[in-house]
Amino acid sequence: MTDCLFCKIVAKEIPADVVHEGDRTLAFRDINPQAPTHVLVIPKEHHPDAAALATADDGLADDVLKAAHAVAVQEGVAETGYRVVFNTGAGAGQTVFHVHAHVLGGRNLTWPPG
Ligand SMILES: CCNS(=O)(=O)OC[C@H]1O[C@@H](n2cnc3c(N)ncnc32)[C@H](O)[C@@H]1O
Repeated sequence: MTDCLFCKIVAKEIPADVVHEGDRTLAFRDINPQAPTHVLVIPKEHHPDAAALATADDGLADDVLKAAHAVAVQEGVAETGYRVVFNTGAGAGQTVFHVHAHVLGGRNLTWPPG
């Protein structure tokens, strides 16, 4: 997707602080962190949102979730607790329409998220 911000990061046209990479996933720090750990995990392949990812029937959603956990372990928040969030649609606050899992941790996370 040529005008997609996250596709540009995958293509290394835009820099990012990459913390994890798999064959089909990439994880990089959020530029506006909402917690001590705030990492975005994306499939390298463009899918607009979690709904589209769920219908990509080649195990890609599983790869993203596994990468999210690997990031949590790497960040040292797997034991203390972390949150995985897919904001899906503008009404849920999605602003970048290349599906991404927010991995948040490193502080007490309140509920409901608002
Ligand atoms: C409001 C939530 N909207 S969102 O759920 O769509 O999340 C998009 C996230 O991408 C992050 N972001 C935007 N541009 C970049 C970038 N170049 N590198 C890293 N993270 C980015 C935003 O800070 C935001 O948390």
